Amino acid sequence: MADEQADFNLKLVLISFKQCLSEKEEVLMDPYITGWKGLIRFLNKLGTIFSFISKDLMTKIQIMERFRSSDQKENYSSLQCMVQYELDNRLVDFQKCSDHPDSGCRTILRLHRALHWLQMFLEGLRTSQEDCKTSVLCTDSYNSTLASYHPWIIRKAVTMAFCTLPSRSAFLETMNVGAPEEAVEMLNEAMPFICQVYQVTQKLFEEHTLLELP
Ligand SMILES: CCCCCCCCCCCCC/C=C/[C@@H](O)[C@H](COP(=O)(O)O)NC(=O)CCCCCCCCCCCCCCC
Repeated sequence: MADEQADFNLKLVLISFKQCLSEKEEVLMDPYITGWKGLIRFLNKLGTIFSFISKDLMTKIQIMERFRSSDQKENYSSLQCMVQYELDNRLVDFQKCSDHPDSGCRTILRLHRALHWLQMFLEGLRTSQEDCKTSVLCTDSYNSTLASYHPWIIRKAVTMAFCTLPSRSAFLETMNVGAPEEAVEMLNEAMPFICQVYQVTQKLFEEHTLLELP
C-alpha cells in the first residue's frame, strides 16, 4: 500500500487521459473516470482546504460510476454513446428543476469545464518562470475558465484556497516524477493528450448544443 502511494505520480494520471481516445476518436468513459480519480488524489495532497472541491468532484465521479455499473452500462462506455443514448431517450434536462437533474451529459459537462481549467493551469505551470506564483497562475486560469459558472461565494472560497498553494518548484515536485525540470518535461509530453480529450468533448457537446446545460 505504502509502495503504491509512493509510485503514484501525475504521469500515470495523464496517461489515463491518453487512453481515453479510441481509434475512432471516441472518449472512453472508464479511463476518463480513472483519470479524474487520479486528479482527486493529487488535489487531496494539496491540503484539507481543497476538500470542498474534491467532495464535489467525487459526487460527480460517483454519478458516472453508477451509470457504468447499471443495466445501461454499454450506453455509457464512451461520451459519444452517452450523448446519443441520453438524447434519444429524453434523459437530459434543458431547463432547471426538471426530471433528470443528474444526467450523464450535465455531469460530464462540469468535469469537461474543469478539464479546461486544468489544461490552462498546467500549461501556465509548464511555460512559466521559476519564480512565478502558483496562486496567480491558478487564479488566472480559474478566472478565464470556470469562474463564470460559479456564484460569488464559491469564487471567493476558491480564490482564498489558491493562496495556500506551494511555490512552483514545490508544486512540480508534488507530481512525483522527479526534479522540477523532469516534471516540466513530462508535462511537455503529456499535455497534448489532455488537450485532445478536451477538444473532442467540446466538439461533441457543441454539435448537440449541450454546452449550457443547467
Ligand atoms: C491546484 C489546485 C486546485 C484548484 C481547483 C480549481 C478549480 C476550482 C473549482 C471549484 C469548485 C467548487 C466546488 C463546487 C462547485 C460546483 O457548484 C460546481 C458546479 O456543479 P453543480 O452544477 O453540480 O452545482 N462544480 C464544478 O464546477 C466542478 C469543479 C471541479 C473542479 C476540478 C478541479 C480539478 C482539480 C485537479 C487538481 C489536480 C492538480 C494536479 C497537479 C499536481
